[in-house]
Amino acid sequence: MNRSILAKKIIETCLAMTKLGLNQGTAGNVSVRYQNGMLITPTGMPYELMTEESIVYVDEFGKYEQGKLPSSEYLFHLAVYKTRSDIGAVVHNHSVNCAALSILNKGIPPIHYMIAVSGTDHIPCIPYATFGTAKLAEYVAAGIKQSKAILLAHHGLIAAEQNLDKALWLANEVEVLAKWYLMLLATGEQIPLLSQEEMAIVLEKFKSYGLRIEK
Ligand SMILES: C[C@H](O)[C@@H](O)[C@@H](O)C(=O)COP(=O)(O)O
Ligand SMILES: [Zn+2]
Repeated sequence: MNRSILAKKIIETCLAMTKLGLNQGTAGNVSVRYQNGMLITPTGMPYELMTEESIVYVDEFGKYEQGKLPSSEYLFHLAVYKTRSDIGAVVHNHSVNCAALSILNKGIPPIHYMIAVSGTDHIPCIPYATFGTAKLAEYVAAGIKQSKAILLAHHGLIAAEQNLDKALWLANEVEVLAKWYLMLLATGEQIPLLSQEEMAIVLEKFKSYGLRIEK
């Protein structure tokens, strides 16, 4: 896909994220793998004001176009692409339920088989580090190795997938899972979990589930 189409698709994804209630204000950022680096949203700009020209190209070394400022989180986006060759798009947000769980420093255990959307049997919560730092990118790289969705302590969510549509879908699914988990925690009851064996069955089934439409 050419740059113009991808840039438009990034903005569409940002706006869809807001429409789905997954974000507030200028929080969050979105990127897509492009050439040897990525195209990414600019820093601190409301999604409604973004145009194709606002989207920034950052190369594999973190060097970006003159006159543009990429998301403050470009280091962790880059870290995801470097860590996983199967990933083509990254969505980050501060969705309410994911952020709430991340404040409790809790990942999401296998409360429901849909946890398998992450490609594993739980969604980890990585340690806290200041936004925009190399330390945070380091934690993200370690987390994303295990799971396509990770919570960032005291911060929010990262969802990484083959393309933007899938990454947005994953972010939405994880927000629902986070909501369920918070509701369950609030009951104070012991939460029954699916076994590793049951999760392994679903993970295998997910490999061939649904239409395989590549965009
Ligand atoms: C302070 C920032 O909002 C930070 O939380 C970052 O992670 C974020 O979500 C949005 O930052 P950018 O606008 O720089 O992408
Ligand atoms: Zn953030």
